[in-house]
Amino acid sequence: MTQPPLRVIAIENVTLAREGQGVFAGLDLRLTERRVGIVGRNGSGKSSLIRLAAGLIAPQAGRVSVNGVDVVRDREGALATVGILFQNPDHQIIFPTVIDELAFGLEQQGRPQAEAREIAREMLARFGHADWEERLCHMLSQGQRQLVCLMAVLAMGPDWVFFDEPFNSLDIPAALRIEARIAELAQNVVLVTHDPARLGGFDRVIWLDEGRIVADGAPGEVLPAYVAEMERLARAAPC
Ligand SMILES: Nc1ncnc2c1ncn2[C@@H]1O[C@H](COP(=O)(O)OP(=O)(O)OP(=O)(O)O)[C@@H](O)[C@H]1O
Repeated sequence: MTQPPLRVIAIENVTLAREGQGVFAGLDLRLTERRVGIVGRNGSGKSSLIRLAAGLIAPQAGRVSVNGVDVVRDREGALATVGILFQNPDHQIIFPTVIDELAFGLEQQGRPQAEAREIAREMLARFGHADWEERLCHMLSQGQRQLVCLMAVLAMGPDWVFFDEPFNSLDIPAALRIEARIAELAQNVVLVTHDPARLGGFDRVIWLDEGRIVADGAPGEVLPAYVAEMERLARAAPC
């Protein structure tokens, strides 16, 4: 019996600088868990880490691969392996209508337009939003636009989906809905968040600070230490 291919993000001895500022120096990380959370203060490198793993930024040194795909050099392979949702769906959505937005990534993958639109329609139906096809993205709520981005990413069939603070600017029902959508995904998930409560059921949590891994383990070990440190910092420097 053939084994399914192993899902693994391999970050090997990576050095990254952005605009001349060092972010990572010799970072090594191997992720195989279904649910991985990333926490850390502003500027600690959380977004940079998932952008690296999505192949959107290239390290100055070292190697990044996902399921064996060199995501920086093999962009076609990366699109079929990794999907990323940015903090703000408006930085992701390009097209006026929902159907065009969903079909775009599929066309980028080389599918003919008619086939791309058919898959996009199937994705909308799967999410119970067949009626969104001709809806204008800018007329949807923030939570609905985020769902459009998620459907667009899932349509491309990635094994991994990365979320960068997906709960920002969402009201409580919208945040709970997107959390439930994330929970039911068959894909492996890497979730960047400032809210430790979202990561309780995760398999692994990584705490970053200034580009270094401060703690890496089960949520029950990492999160209490992280929260305690954030509270200590708040007491040490009141505003
Ligand atoms: N587009 C960019 N161009 C240049 N430097 C950047 C860019 N984005 C982030 N950086 C720098 O990279 C470093 C890490 O930032 P990053 O956004 O990865 O951190 P973060 O932990 O996601 O922060 P936040 O919680 O504020 O989103 C910071 O020094 C930041 O100034």
